[in-house]
Amino acid sequence: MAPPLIELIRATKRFPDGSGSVHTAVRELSMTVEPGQFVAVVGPTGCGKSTTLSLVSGLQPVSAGRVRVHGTDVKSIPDGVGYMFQTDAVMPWRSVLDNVASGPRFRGVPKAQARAKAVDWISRVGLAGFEKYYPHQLSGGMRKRVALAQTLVTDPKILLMDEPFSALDVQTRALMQDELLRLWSGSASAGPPAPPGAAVIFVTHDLDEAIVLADKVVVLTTGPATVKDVFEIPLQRPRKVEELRLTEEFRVLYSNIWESLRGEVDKARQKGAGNVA
Ligand SMILES: Nc1ncnc2c1ncn2[C@@H]1O[C@H](COP(=O)(O)OP(=O)(O)OP(=O)(O)O)[C@@H](O)[C@H]1O
Repeated sequence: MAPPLIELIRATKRFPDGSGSVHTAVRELSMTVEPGQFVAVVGPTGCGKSTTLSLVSGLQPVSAGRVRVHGTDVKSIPDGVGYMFQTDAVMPWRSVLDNVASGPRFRGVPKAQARAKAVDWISRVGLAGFEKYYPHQLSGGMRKRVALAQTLVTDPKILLMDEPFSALDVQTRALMQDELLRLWSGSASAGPPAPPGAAVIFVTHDLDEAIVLADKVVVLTTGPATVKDVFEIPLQRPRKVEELRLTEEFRVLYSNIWESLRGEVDKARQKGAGNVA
């Protein structure tokens, strides 16, 4: 049987804490992601979610255990990985077109071809006509669309997303969740259909967001992070996030997963680590 696309096997990450001892951020965390699977990771504030992503992206080496991508131990940034973070990597001095074309250009794609790909993706994210605009001329939601195009234009096989929509207002956020699902499933209306199925790890504080997007929700413990529970999300696709939130199926899933998460959130609060939305 083929190995999972992404596999963390008792992965542990320790950091020097500045006073000569070590801080364990992630402890013996095991999880898998299959090709094309959308996995959401939730857990209390500061528990180690971003650190877990950084182990998969190769930005941080594991201290113990293993992280494998495509069946190979991660030693540097694996091929075919796209990122999207809370603060987007949109360059303010570049137009929308140049921002989106920069990824392919960086990877050596000739200028005309990179621009053609960028134009296609700008259209897919609903920004046709805004190619010459600069980021400061766009709304927060539009800039997020640019960031999405910037990430997807490189055809990633793995998408690592760290609270990408958390800075948006509630309505724009719901729109972007729908947009992400539409693009991820390859059902964008403009251009030829994208091949469906980048594997996604989506870190969020927001359980509601995790359920509407994911095939599987992984609940992490309060730090050091390890897997507390894994919930399959058997909701049909395609999904319309606003409609889904009103269904009984959603409500039952929410209540079951919250039951698991709540204990960890309470522990984090007792430690004074803040709260979870
Ligand atoms: N490079 C680093 N050096 C030292 N400690 C770090 C480093 N990166 C993270 N940590 C610590 O590891 C723990 C987990 O941090 P991490 O950012 O992974 O949590 P998180 O769950 O993503 O947080 P949040 O919910 O606030 O986004 C924290 O205590 C943090 O201070």
